[in-house]
Amino acid sequence: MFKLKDVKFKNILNVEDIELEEKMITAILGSSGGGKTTFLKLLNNMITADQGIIKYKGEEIENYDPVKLRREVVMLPQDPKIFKGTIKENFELTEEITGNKASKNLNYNDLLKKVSLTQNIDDSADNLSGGEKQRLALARVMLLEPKVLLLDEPSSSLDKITEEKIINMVVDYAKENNRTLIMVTHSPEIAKKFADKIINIENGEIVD
Ligand SMILES: Nc1ncnc2c1ncn2[C@@H]1O[C@H](COP(=O)(O)OP(=O)(O)OP(=O)(O)O)[C@@H](O)[C@H]1O
Repeated sequence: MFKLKDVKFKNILNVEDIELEEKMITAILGSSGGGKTTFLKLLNNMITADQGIIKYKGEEIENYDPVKLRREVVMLPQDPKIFKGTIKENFELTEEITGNKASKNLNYNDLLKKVSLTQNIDDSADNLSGGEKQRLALARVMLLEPKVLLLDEPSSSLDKITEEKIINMVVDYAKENNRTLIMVTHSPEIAKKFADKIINIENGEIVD
C-alpha cells in the first residue's frame, strides 16, 4: 500500500527502503523523539519529504488527488482536538469539514457504542475525560471510513489500561473492516500483541 525509497525529511528521518502492506497492522516502535510521528505524517502527505519517493497504491503520493488522500488516509493524532459543543455536533462538524456524509450503515449512536461511550449524542463533549475524548476522536475517524488509519500513540495522560483499551478498539475496527492500520507505540508488548509487522525507528533511522 505504501512504498518508501530513499526518503529523507530534514535531519529527522532517513528511510532507505520499506513497504507497508494493505490490510495489515504495522506497529512503529522507538524511543521518544526518534521520528515516529514524522514517519506517520509523511504517509498522508501532511509533510513532504525533502528527498526520495513515497508511493501510495502505486502512485507517487504527491501526485495522488489530495482530497482523496485526506479521505483515504486519516490520522488520529496524539492529542486530538475535540470541538466545542455536543457529541453530535462533533460528528456533524467532522462530516462538514471533510465533506463526508455519514455512511448509510453507520449512525451516531452506533458509533458511540463501538467505542464504548455510554453518553448521549446530545451530551456536551467538553466534559468528557481524556480517555473518553480519545474514544470520541476515534469514533469521528470511524465515521470517515478511511482505508488507512494512522494512529499516533495516545498522549501519556492516559493510563495503561485505557490506552490498551483504545488500541484494542482500533485493532478490532481495522480487522473487522479490512482496513490498513499503522500505529505508533512505545510499548514492545503492545506491538507484539497486535501487529503483523513491527518497524523500529531510532534517531531517525529504521534499525530493524
Ligand atoms: N517539522 C519539524 N521541523 C523541525 N523539527 C521537527 C519537526 N517535526 C518534528 N521535529 C523534531 O524531530 C524529532 C522527531 O520528532 P517526532 O515527533 O517524529 O518523534 P517521535 O518519535 O514521534 O517522538 P515521541 O515518541 O516523543 O512522540 C523531534 O526532535 C522533534 O522535535
